[in-house]
Amino acid sequence: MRRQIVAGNWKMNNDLAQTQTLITDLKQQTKTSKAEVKIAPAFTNLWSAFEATKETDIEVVAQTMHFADNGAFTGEVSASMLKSIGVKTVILGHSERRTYFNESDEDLAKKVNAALAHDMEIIFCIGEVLEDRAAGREEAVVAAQIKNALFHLEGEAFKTIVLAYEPVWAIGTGETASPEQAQDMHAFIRNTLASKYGDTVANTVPVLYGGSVKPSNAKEIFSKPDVDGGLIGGASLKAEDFYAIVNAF
Ligand SMILES: O=C[C@H](O)COP(=O)(O)O
Repeated sequence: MRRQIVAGNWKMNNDLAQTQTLITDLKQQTKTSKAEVKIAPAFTNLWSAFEATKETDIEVVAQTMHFADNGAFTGEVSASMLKSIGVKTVILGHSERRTYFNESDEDLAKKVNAALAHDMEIIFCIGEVLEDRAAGREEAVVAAQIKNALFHLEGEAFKTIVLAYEPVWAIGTGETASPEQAQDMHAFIRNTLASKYGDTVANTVPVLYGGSVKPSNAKEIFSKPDVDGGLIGGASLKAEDFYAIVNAF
């Protein structure tokens, strides 16, 4: 059985006090599923979040990082800096990073390499915009994102890579891909991996769904055979809602 993962991407929300309050609330929730739980606070709150979750099964992850180890990259944070405070997982390729910060497939391939060089796990995001889906090219777009940023890797690398399919038109919009649309794309993602790395890799890599997942729709989405969990934005900012999703398996 594949790993089940529910990761909360807090994006640019929660200052230090709010981070501490939310973690206190999260610690009061009860987990009834086997899903791994991860939260991604802002950089400024990673250390505090890491300390506050030490005795729990909540893993603190980063929302992005730079591909260089150090140097003249004002405003950036490197894999070694994240590792130095205990962060072992990073989200890469989120559509907001691609759109607002111009992260290209080429940049992402370098970030993937840097994360792997530091033995970090990666939650790698892919997904099409509305125009792509309207034009029927969503599979081509997603396949290209995977190939351009990941297909230079050896199959072994996929032991520490999780994919997150996030149709951009469903992020923060309240609109969700139907469970069938999610399943179809997740199956396509596995086929894409299988074409290069074979069935073992394709069937082992967890593929999460992201895009307006809520307590009310999580169960149906997670019931699909190729959906291994979720990358949750808005609903991860309330402890009860987040754990309702965690427990939707
Ligand atoms: O990283 C999370 C996704 O962008 C989903 O965000 P959302 O749940 O607010 O739609």
